[in-house]
Amino acid sequence: MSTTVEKIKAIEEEMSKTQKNKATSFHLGQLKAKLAKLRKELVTPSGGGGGGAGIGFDVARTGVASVGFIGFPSVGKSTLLNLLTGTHSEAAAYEFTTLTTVPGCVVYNGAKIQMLDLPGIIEGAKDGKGRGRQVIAVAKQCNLIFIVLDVNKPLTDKKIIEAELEGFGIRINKQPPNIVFKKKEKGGITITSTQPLTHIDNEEIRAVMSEYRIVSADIAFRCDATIDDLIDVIEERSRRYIPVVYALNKIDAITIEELDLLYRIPNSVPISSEKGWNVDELLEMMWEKLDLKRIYTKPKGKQPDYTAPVVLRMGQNTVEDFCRSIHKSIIDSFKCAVVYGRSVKHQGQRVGLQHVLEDEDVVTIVKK
Ligand SMILES: Nc1nc2c(ncn2[C@@H]2O[C@H](COP(=O)(O)OP(=O)(O)OP(=O)(O)O)[C@@H](O)[C@H]2O)c(=O)[nH]1
Ligand SMILES: [K+]
Ligand SMILES: [Mg+2]
Repeated sequence: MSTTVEKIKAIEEEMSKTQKNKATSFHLGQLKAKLAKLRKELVTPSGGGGGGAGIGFDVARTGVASVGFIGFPSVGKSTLLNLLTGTHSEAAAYEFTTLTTVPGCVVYNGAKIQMLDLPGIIEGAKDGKGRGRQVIAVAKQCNLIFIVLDVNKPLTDKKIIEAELEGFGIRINKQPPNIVFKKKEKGGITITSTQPLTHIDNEEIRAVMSEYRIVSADIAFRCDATIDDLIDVIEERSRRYIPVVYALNKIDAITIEELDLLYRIPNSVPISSEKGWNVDELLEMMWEKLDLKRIYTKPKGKQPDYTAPVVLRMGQNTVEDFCRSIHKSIIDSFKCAVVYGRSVKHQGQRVGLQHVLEDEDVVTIVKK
């Protein structure tokens, strides 16, 4: 019997040999769905272990957000952790110096952010090479990933790392596809779309549905989706949408002309971990991608305290979240909140618990 990895290889080969046209689209759709299922099996084996973080990989999470470092061996991940956090993670000129997760912490804009230095990964990591799966599993739980690249190495390394993360269900710098998918008891498959679908046809959709043994469902496309987008929505629970910043390291070893070219890569920051060059820009981009909100509390009749913001996590940005992060008992005596800043039309506006706050808002809680 062939292994999951062998089965994946066989399907990938078959797909590369199959031209996409009307006659083959059902078959191709089926292959894509099969591939997605095999990949899931690979990263979450039924026997336990393998997919999850193993001993030495899982660390206690602290801070309001976490950033995982992913890259090939010796690109300078540990040197970067040491520079940013002042932690000591062994850095050396030989590959696989780091063998476990090494946590560090930076305080930026008043927010405590955990940084996780990870072992280097190699091509094929997602298919079980080295300890790549454990490493990527840690990154999958992070709020942001730094893909660290050595600028002296071929830029194709970027694509390889991206493919490793993608194969593990991580979607980079991407929003979930705008497709509403609802399984039903009966009634067959209903497909609607708000715009023409230029990448998929009904045959492919039918193939994917039959592969997942879904007989009845409503599928509403609100974007020009691909078949992979549809599979991502069906496999929703095993997908994570994570922002990525490319840390292009070791720029001390290249020319100004080469550096100019690097600046054209989206979501990237050229740095030198060894010389400490351009770290500010890296942290700025980190902050932007983490989308954290600093909220200043203003006790009634006093000036706001600008030294100690309450930092709200990504997606937790209502007045209620703010109250809970101070103390859960506040909710019981909450009457309203008076807000100054970008989230309100009128400064000093009174709002309720469901009001969504913006970065740097000033809030006074009024009690009953
Ligand atoms: N020139 C230059 N060398 C660097 C830079 N950053 C790291 N290095 C060197 O690159 C080598 C590897 O650095 P590490 O920090 O151990 O790399 P790593 O990615 O953590 O490596 P593994 O843990 O083995 O995966 C060391 O010899 C570092 O001194 C840099 O910005 N410029
Ligand atoms: K190393
Ligand atoms: Mg290291």
